[in-house]
Amino acid sequence: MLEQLKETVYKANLALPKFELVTFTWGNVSGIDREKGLVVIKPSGLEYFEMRSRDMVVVDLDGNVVEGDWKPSSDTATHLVLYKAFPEIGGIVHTHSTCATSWAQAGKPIPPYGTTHADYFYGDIPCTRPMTEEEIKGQYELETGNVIVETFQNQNIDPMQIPGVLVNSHAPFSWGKDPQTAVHNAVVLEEVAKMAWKTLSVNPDTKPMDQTLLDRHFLRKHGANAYYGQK
Ligand SMILES: O=C(CO)[C@@H](O)[C@@H](O)COP(=O)(O)O
Repeated sequence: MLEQLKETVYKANLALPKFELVTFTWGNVSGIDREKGLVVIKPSGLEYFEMRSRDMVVVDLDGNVVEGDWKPSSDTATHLVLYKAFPEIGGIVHTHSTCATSWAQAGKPIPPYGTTHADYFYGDIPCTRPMTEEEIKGQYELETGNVIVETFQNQNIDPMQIPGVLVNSHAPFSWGKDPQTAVHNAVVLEEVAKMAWKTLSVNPDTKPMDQTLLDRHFLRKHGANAYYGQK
């Protein structure tokens, strides 16, 4: 069952240490089979280089383990909320990559300062509001998903135009049409977080980039008139 997706999710998880997005086991990747309504996710706490594709855990959209010998990632509930709220996404990544996590800990969205950002994120990468005492004491991971969805709804953000978020006092989540794209976006998120930080240290008064330049760069790679990757 789901052997191909397990292999894909396994390889996407191995890409996290490869791209230096994780320390120890501080991150996870999942992928969804929407027809079957099943999600494949990294087991909790397992070392990347000790696991095999058969160790990936299969859960249903209610979080019940359908297949697998290990406990699913402790972030599973967050992944499930995002899959339910954002129907176009096929893969999700959570890391504690240093620069993106630093913005999350500071509670600050990352403004678009240049075309590297604009090639992937069509505006600010938002940071969620701080969670309430009740949310933290309750089902924290479920509420983390809810607060991400709330942020996108309140700010009227299309998750396919901003494929990532900073969770206040926690760390980033990113996503994409499949697990590999979600990893790609996690790498870019970390890079733009690093660049934004260094930009502000060079000039603390730097303003977000011109909207026309943002439009030009994002829209030539994404949307109906995109020409990147076309014949
Ligand atoms: O966010 C956190 C901890 O703050 C978790 O993502 C991280 O420790 C990884 O947990 P799992 O090993 O996936 O259960």
